[in-house]
Amino acid sequence: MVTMYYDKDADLSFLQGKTVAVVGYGSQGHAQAQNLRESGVKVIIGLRPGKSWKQAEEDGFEVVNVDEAAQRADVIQILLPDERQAQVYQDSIAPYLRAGQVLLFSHGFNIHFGQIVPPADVDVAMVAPKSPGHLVRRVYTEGGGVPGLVAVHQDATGNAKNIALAYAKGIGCTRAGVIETSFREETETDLFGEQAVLCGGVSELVKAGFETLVNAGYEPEIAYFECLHELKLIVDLMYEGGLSRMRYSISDTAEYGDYMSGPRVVTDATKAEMAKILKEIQQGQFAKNWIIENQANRPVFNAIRQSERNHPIEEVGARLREMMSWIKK
Ligand SMILES: NC(=O)C1=CN([C@@H]2O[C@H](COP(=O)(O)OP(=O)(O)OC[C@H]3O[C@@H](n4cnc5c(N)ncnc54)[C@H](OP(=O)(O)O)[C@@H]3O)[C@@H](O)[C@H]2O)C=CC1
Ligand SMILES: CC[C@](O)(C(C)=O)C(=O)O
Repeated sequence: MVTMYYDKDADLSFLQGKTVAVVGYGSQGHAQAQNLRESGVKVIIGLRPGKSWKQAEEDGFEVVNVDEAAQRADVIQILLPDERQAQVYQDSIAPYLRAGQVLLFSHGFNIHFGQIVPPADVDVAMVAPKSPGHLVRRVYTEGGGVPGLVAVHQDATGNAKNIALAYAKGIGCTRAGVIETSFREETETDLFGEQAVLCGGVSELVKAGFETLVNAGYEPEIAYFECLHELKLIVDLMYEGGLSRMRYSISDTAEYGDYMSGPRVVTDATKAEMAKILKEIQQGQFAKNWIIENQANRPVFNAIRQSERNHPIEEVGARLREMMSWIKK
């Protein structure tokens, strides 16, 4: 049984009088920085000149280059793309690290796969929201929070866990529940989840359903509503009350079809493939491929990204969503 941490178990005073540098102001950076600020934490943003810099300034933050952020901060939260972290760390963070500083991550990739090796006299911990960044912010502003994981890789000060929990409270995660884990467990489960289920698995399922209907002569607009748009509404019910809540709301006809046909879609072969994907993650094969792909300037990633953007479901969806003024574009 895991131990869960909630608001009452985390003490924001561990961040009092400290400066937190949020390095990166993208999906997670903007959300974590804004939530922390509203929780009363002093935040500066570390960036290179560019789009995010302008945005962070417009949002009222003091923005400095990463070298300065690393020198001024007590706590450095690295929210750069995983594939860039090692280089920026080496050039602009490592040279300034001093004993007692805290290095934080929201994903364990670089520590677990040995791309970043911090000195022994700094704390190294993780606060990983289990949510896309934009929802980290949205749910917090609605008074809620997204769940999170904390982990301590190095505890030089004896306070690494308290600081990680305080940070998790500052961004709203202890409202929903925080679990203590290891960098290894977070890295492997996160990579598996996004590949096999949340991003890879779901995207392929949605496209396969859409293509099956369209290839059989049905209207693409109907296929879009059926296989993509309604997915959000179905998942909302799962989010609120699990599979049972979803099955309570759908018709008994749908529920019977769910039991009969679902296992024909996700078969033993699919589960065997999932196990293979997990093994490749555990053995570092996926990490190696991703690192090499970036060193080669992403030829495979760019080609697939382009063809995915041109999938017919994207064109139909863009047109249909135009009429739905309540959906944030
Ligand atoms: N996306 C998500 O929801 C989740 C992400 N994570 C983790 O959070 C971390 C951040 O990911 P994410 O928020 O997706 O990242 P994004 O790609 O959304 O944002 C990256 C930010 O880093 C900046 N940046 C990129 N390169 C540099 C550089 N060389 N020097 C300075 N700044 C730079 C970008 O600024 P610019 O505008 O200049 O390019 C941008 O502000 C990763 O470890 C990821 O695994 C964890 C959970 C969920
Ligand atoms: C599901 C993708 C994710 O792991 C996330 C939003 O949690 C990510 O790394 O972006």
